[in-house]
Amino acid sequence: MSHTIRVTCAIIFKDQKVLCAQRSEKMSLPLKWEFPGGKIEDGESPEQSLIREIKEELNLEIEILREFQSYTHDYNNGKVIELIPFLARHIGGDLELKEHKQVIWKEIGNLKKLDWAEADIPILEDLLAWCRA
Ligand SMILES: Nc1nc2c([nH]c(=O)n2[C@H]2C[C@H](O)[C@@H](COP(=O)(O)OP(=O)(O)OP(=O)(O)O)O2)c(=O)[nH]1
Repeated sequence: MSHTIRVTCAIIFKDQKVLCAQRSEKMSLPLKWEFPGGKIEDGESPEQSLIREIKEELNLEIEILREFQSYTHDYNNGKVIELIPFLARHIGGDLELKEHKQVIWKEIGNLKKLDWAEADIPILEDLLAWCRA
């Protein structure tokens, strides 16, 4: 039986656009789009983990504004991911790509055009519903 891997991700807004990150060819889920973030390490809170990951991966400092609903996804390859999304705001640092192939700022209405990691789909749906509300 596979254990659940807890992963945080950041929905970072700027000028009505959201930061979307494309995984590199070398990563798992190659070329899929995701909200940047990563695995929670032992002893970390989800928020601490996300702040660390965003600094490590993108050189950005963020402020976390709120948590959204988490979803658990089974990739049927032995990996079960609990994805914990947070709304966040860029407060410092210039964007540097350390791991991803590319990042883009995407309008809300165009988010669904990207080829997202499967675990992100319900989070994307919640985000779109929240933006419409
Ligand atoms: N950061 C992030 N990871 C996601 C998202 N959606 C999704 O399925 N994942 C998966 C990809 C990875 O398997 C895992 C996050 O791991 P990670 O980014 O910290 O590390 P990694 O690529 O080295 O992970 P892995 O190769 O061991 O799978 O969660 C997402 O929106 N953001």
